[in-house]
Formats: sequence, C-alpha cells, structure tokens
Amino acid sequence: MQILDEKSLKRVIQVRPLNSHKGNFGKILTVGGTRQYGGAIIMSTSAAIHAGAGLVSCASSPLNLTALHTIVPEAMFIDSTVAKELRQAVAAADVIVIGPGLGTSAHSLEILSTVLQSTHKEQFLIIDGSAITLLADNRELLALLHGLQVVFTPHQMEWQRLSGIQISAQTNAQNLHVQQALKATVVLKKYQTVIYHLDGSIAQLKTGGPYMATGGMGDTLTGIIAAFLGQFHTSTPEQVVDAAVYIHSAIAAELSRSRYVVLPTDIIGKLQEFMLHALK
Ligand SMILES: NC(=O)C1=CN([C@@H]2O[C@H](COP(=O)(O)OP(=O)(O)OC[C@H]3O[C@@H](n4cnc5c(N)ncnc54)[C@H](O)[C@@H]3O)[C@@H](O)[C@H]2O)[C@@H](O)CC1
Ligand SMILES: Nc1ncnc2c1ncn2[C@@H]1O[C@H](COP(=O)(O)OP(=O)(O)O)[C@@H](O)[C@H]1O
Ligand SMILES: [Mg+2]
Repeated sequence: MQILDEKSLKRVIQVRPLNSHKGNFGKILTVGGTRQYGGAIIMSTSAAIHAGAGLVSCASSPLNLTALHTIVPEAMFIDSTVAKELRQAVAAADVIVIGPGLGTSAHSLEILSTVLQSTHKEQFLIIDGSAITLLADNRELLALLHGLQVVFTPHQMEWQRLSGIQISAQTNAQNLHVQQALKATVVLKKYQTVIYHLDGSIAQLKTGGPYMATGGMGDTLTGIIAAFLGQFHTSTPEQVVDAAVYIHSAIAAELSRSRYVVLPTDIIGKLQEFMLHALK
C-alpha cells in the first residue's frame, strides 16, 4: 500500500506553459445544491476555481445563483431544473462533479439520471454525497456508469449504502472486491482516507485529523479532485486523484497548527498558495 505524501503532490503539479489559456486547464461542471444544501455545491465550485480549473460552471437551483456569484463570480451558472440546459452543460465539460448537496428527492433523482445519460467516456465523473445515496437506492442507474471514468468519493456511511458493507466490516479486501466490480475509483473518506484504484492498487492518507470534521469538507474535496483531473495531464489519473486527496488534508494539517478547527473555506482560501509552494 502506498502512503500519500508531499511527493504524491510534487510529481503532479506542473509549471504552466507560457503559451496557454483557460481552455487548457479543464472545463468543470459541478451539479448539486438544493435549497437546503446550497453551500455544498458552492464550496465544491469554489474549490475547483481556487485549485486552478480553467472554466467552472455550476448547475444548481436558481435559489443559489446570487450566493454563488457573490462568493465566486468566476463561476458560470446553469439552471439544473431545465433538463436541456443541464444536458448541454454536461456535454461541454471535461470533468463533472455530481452530488454535493443534491438531496435525495424525486427531482434530485431526475437530475442525476439526466447527468448519467449525458456523460460520455472521455469525461471524468466524480460522484459524491447525495448522488451516491441515490445510486444505492436506485441500483438500475448503475448500468449507466458502464464504460465511464468514474471516481466515487463516499464517506463510510455512503460506502455502506453503495457497497452493502457495514462500516465495521469495511476492510481493504471487502472494499476492493466491491470497488473492482463497480469498475470505478473509490476514495473512501474517513480518518486516514483510503483510495482504491482501478488497477487494484491502494493508497492511504496519513495526513489530516479531527480538525477537519466540519460539514462541507468532503464537498470541497470534490472540487479539488475535479480541478486536478481537468488540468494535470502529465500524470496518470490515479496519481492526480492521489495528489488532490493529499493536498486537501495537507493544507488542513498546516492550518491546524494555528487553529482548533479548519473550515472547508479555510482550505479553499489556501489552495493557490499551497499549490505554488508545491512547485518548489
Ligand atoms: N453546507 C452544506 O450545504 C452541506 C451539505 N451537505 C450535503 O448534505 C447531503 C447529505 O450528506 P451527509 O453526509 O450530511 O449525510 P448522510 O446521511 O449521507 O451521512 C451522514 C451520516 O453518516 C455518518 N457517518 C459515519 N461514518 C462517517 C464518516 N466517516 N464521515 C461522515 N459521516 C459518517 C454520520 O454520523 C451521519 O449520521 C450531501 O448532499 C452533502 O453534500 C453536507 O456536506 C454538509 C454541509
Ligand atoms: N477525524 C478526521 N480525520 C481526518 N479527516 C477527516 C476527519 N473527519 C473528517 N475528515 C475528512 O473530511 C471530509 C469529510 O467528508 P464528508 O463527510 O463527505 O463531508 P461533507 O459531506 O460534509 O462535505 C473527508 O475528506 C474526511 O476524510
Ligand atoms: Mg459528503
């Protein structure tokens, strides 16, 4: 098993070519955010922007539009209640995040279904939060993932729902068995997160701690993974996911030296500086 460390990050982050533009650093679409959970998709979107994504669009309820643009005017907005707009936005993306704050209503399920039907095999699809819970409850949708490049980012309860493995029985052997059947990368989030890769290799995080236990922390991670997959093409997708998971907790660990808890938005605010330092 590989332990994630600074080297995991340094091998992925690259100096940007001078002759480049926003189109070279990934078009990201984040999908989620009901009335109740608007903050979740805003944090995912903001994290993607701060982690260097070239163009980021957020598909959400119009209720979240003003808040989104107040926090990150860099983001474009798609009305997720209009299926045609959503389909077009999915088609235009390199990386799609679905799930932060999506909720589990019938309308949330429609949005998930539209996104899964519109995603194609050249894109990366990061499935998190409510989208994992919805897939666990509507297993016929799993067939739509066939042939797609999927990264699941469940916490232990979401993984229990999707995999059927009780939290107390979530051993590497059990988890690998289900992950390999899903033919997807699984980032199992917990104290010392474990990443199960498509080739059967396993990476583990020893960085990070309970100062990260604030709602929105996982939503923020999805945006970082998306931005990294969208812009770092000299490493394998496995290495890129490892680097994104590492930087999220490495920033938290550094900030925890001077504060009791580290907020998801604190991590977002530190991404640009930390990425620059990783180049040195
Ligand atoms: N500000 C916001 O808008 C927020 C929205 N959120 C969204 O809320 C929706 C529901 O997600 P939740 O995760 O809150 O609810 P879930 O019901 O999916 O999971 C939470 C439950 O899982 C248990 N659990 C067991 N092991 C865990 C682990 N290792 N990590 C985390 N929880 C563990 C918790 O105790 C809790 O009972 C998602 O769409 C999520 O994106 C949350 O991210 C919280 C913040
Ligand atoms: N005690 C802890 N030690 C290390 N990391 C933690 C701890 N508690 C939470 N985290 C991290 O915080 C994130 C929580 O993700 P998640 O539960 O999906 O949050 P949310 O859905 O509220 O955004 C994960 O990356 C997890 O590894
Ligand atoms: Mg979550």
